[in-house]
Amino acid sequence: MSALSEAYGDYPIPIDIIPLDFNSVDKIPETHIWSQSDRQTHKNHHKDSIIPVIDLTDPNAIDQIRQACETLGMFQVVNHGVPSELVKKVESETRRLFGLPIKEKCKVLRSPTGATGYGTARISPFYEKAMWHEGFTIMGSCDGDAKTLWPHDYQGFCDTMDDFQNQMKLLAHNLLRLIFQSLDATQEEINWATSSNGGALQLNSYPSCPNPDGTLGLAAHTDTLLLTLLHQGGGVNGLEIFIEGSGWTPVKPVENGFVVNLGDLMHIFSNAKFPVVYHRVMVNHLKQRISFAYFCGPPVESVVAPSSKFRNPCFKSLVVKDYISLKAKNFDKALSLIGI
Ligand SMILES: O=C(O)CCC(=O)C(=O)O
Ligand SMILES: [Fe+2]
Repeated sequence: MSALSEAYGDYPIPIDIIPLDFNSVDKIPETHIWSQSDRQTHKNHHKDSIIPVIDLTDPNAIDQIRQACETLGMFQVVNHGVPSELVKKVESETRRLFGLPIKEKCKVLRSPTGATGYGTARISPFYEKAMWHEGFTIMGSCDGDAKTLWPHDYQGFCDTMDDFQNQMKLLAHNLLRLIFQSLDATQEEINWATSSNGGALQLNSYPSCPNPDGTLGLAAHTDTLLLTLLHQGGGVNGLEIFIEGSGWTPVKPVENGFVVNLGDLMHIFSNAKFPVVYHRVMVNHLKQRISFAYFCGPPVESVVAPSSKFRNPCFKSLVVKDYISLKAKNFDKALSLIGI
């Protein structure tokens, strides 16, 4: 078991982990109906997404990254070096997984004290209503679950997810180096951010929905670790970011692109110079939406604190796994609990 999965597994989720059998319903059940105020939409309807798209082969990429981190905490990257064939394979293996009957998927249900496997979103206990979503979490090897699902045909799934996690780790570490350089971080701090053995890969499915205006795919949340790399499969819209002054704003899928969004630990390390990034997912009437997110952080036993260059830190320092536990118990109040 990876250190990260132990850190997550320490905090059981006190809710039903089994997602709805979305194939069996032709209207949204009461449990999944969200009020209009929960679903408030953006004030300015931007035709084009205002989230910058940064070409990582551009010599000015670091300045564009600094600017995006300071303003939105989110950007998209292209020319990132991750082979597009691999991304396509991850997408088709993800569709194969979520296309299984619910009875099969429940054979690899995440346990109440576990962090990996099939189930509802970890943020579910903090909301009264359920989300139009099913997920599958992988941390390192997924051989056990894949063998349970496909006893004679698991290798393709495992190899694809292993390759992809390796590629995501490389890209995440490259981006962390650039972001930390843009903050004038020390070499020791860069080593800290890029020294963990592995992150978590979250496969998400948002089935097509008979009335997408009545429900939510994933409710508003921030990601916990340093940064998240996200691929929106099949060009299907859905991700939105909350921007002060503009409200909820769509993040349009970019071909062969990854969304990069900063997590709580980056907000802490940057001493709040980089914003907290609230995002959520809307669902689609006709199309199932697939996404996959790779969450990357420092070693869970290490200490996170504002960078040493800040004379007046606005957060207390703490062990990363203690922040994970604080977030698991207090959700969006976690950051204020460590504020100075
Ligand atoms: O599906 C998406 O676009 C976002 C997923 C997400 O925010 C997450 O898994 O934390
Ligand atoms: Fe997220």
